[in-house]
Amino acid sequence: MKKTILDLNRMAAAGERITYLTAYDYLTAKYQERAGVEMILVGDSMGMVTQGYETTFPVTMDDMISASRAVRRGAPGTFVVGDMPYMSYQVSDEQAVENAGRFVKEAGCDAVKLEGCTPSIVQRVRAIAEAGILVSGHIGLTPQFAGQLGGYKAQGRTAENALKLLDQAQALEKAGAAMILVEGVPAIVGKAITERAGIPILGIGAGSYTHGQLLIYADMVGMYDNFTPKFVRKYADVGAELLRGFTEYCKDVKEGRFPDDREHSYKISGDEAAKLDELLKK
Ligand SMILES: Nc1nc(=O)c2c([nH]1)NC[C@@H]1CN(c3ccc(C(=O)N[C@@H](CCC(=O)O)C(=O)O)cc3)CN21
Ligand SMILES: CC(C)C(=O)C(=O)O
Ligand SMILES: [Mg+2]
Repeated sequence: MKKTILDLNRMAAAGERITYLTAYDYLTAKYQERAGVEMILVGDSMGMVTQGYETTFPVTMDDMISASRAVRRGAPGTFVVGDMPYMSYQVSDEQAVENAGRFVKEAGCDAVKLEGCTPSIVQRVRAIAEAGILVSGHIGLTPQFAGQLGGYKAQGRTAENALKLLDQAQALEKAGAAMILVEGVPAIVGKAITERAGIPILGIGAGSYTHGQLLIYADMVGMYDNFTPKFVRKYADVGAELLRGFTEYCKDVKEGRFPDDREHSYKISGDEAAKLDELLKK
């Protein structure tokens, strides 16, 4: 059965923790759905994780749509959130609604996510929700505001700043957000936001009290190693396995052990082989 917002609301209300990971491709999404992951974020972190950029800024709507379609094909029963990339919603309500619509119409996403809580962002959330699309807010460490934040720094570490985040969560909920992602804040701030919310609060680096937990999949399986945020726990060493497999392949090819003539080569029947031998002699 396909997961809907009703399932997420029910889990949050029942205190049943929601599992959430990023994916950017068909195969990864397929393994995640098999594992029982309930939500997938097609994150603009794709720019850093699969495209090799240093920030999320270069990611385009077309990049996001292509990745979201692949994820949807891999995980048809999972709640898929499309992450609105830099400058796909900042300009106007019209731009935001059109691009949110592309995630639903062209990629089959269940919801879209946008960063921040300035007055214009609150207005974008309202506009997208009024168009009938589920919207996730995203507050705290918001990578598309990295310039203003002075880098990828944890937020809400003073009482005043924490209070500001509480106000932001309430403003987004009031504007019609269906859920909020809270990133990079102290656990007590994640807790306070969650306790005051009437919608699911998902956290990444926001402590253990949020309704759900998100990680960047390539971090938690040990593939992305340019940096590792404090909030990542490593559940597998896929990077080491890839390196082992690729290295052995190179060695086998160089030393003539792959392919072998039996298991990995096509055959021709004895008759045909004899005929071919004759023909090759001419
Ligand atoms: N691979 C990857 N993992 C992520 O979690 C992630 C991305 N990419 N790209 C988009 C954003 C950027 N994020 C980041 C990036 C770096 C830190 C980091 O290095 N934090 C340090 C310092 C924190 C501080 O100064 O407050 C840490 O020790 O956690 C945290 C989150 C989270 N997102
Ligand atoms: C870092 C997470 C929260 C995100 O927005 C992404 O993966 O793009
Ligand atoms: Mg993002």
